[in-house]
Amino acid sequence: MATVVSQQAITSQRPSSNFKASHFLKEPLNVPIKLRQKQFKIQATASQAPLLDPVLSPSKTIPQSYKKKSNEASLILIRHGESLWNEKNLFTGCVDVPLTEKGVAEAIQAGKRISNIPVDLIFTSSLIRAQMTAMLAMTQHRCKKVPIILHDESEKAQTWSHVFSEETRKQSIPVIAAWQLNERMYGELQGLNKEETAERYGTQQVHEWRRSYHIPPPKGESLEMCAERAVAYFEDNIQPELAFGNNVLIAAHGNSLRSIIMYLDKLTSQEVTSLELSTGLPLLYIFKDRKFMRRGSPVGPTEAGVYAYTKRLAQYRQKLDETLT
Ligand SMILES: O=C(O)[C@@H](CO)OP(=O)(O)O
Repeated sequence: MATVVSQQAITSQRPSSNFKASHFLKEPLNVPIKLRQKQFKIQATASQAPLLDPVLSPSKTIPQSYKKKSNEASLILIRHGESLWNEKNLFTGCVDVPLTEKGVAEAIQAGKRISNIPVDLIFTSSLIRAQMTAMLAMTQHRCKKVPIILHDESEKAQTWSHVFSEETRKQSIPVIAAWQLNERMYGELQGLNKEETAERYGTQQVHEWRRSYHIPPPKGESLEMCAERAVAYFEDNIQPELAFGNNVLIAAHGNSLRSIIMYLDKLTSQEVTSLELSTGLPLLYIFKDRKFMRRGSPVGPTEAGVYAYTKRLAQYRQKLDETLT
């Protein structure tokens, strides 16, 4: 029989988040995970995760009694599949454009490539192209868990989307959508054709707007400004989960991911200018001993190399093979 977990049972374990829309505006960083805590955290032993205080680092916030799930975690980054504006070669930025059919296929292909790699938690931007990519990719995952977007737009949305079965919750993967992972805001370039813009302002100028670290496009964000919110979000909300041993998938955008990769790989502002990410390409990192180790892009679900990276990945895959065959 399904376990019914009452709202009271959940809130009795932690102070009420007193969620209000205005809190979202004031404290956008911590609301989504507070919500996840409310919806998904039942007890410290639940398989989904002990959830950390979202704003502070784990060392400051995890009570001593919490045992880490693992001292290693995988991190997968995926740039969204091709969007309708990528296809038209338009500057997109924060305009919320869906995937093309090719983008859908890329997301599914990315899902196949990561189908044997563990995912406990998904972060996406608030834009549909990243969310479609994450969801489509997860249709291919061999764990067959259901990704569920957590809604924090109102207290009602939070309460009304509550899951009352612990078993069902175990078969779910929380998806947290965060605007901080959105594409860099492209200012007055949004909606303009990239080629025509280069003809009008010059190739060099447009290249600087698109790839330099410090120079913002007109009324838009530079990569540096994008990094300020995307990397801060990563450090405050995602890294603590990895430190705890949760495996994370991030589906986001060319520039928000470039800024995160710059942080993970310790690239200089010069080096990042030549970093290009293809649509729908998954990249794997292992987080261990507080370090990120880049492990490239899994080529296919059966590629031996990926599973040789760590014992934990190999064991996870073996478990899937045993359970599913
Ligand atoms: O238009 C955009 O939002 C981005 C990503 O597609 O373009 P660029 O390659 O210039 O960063």
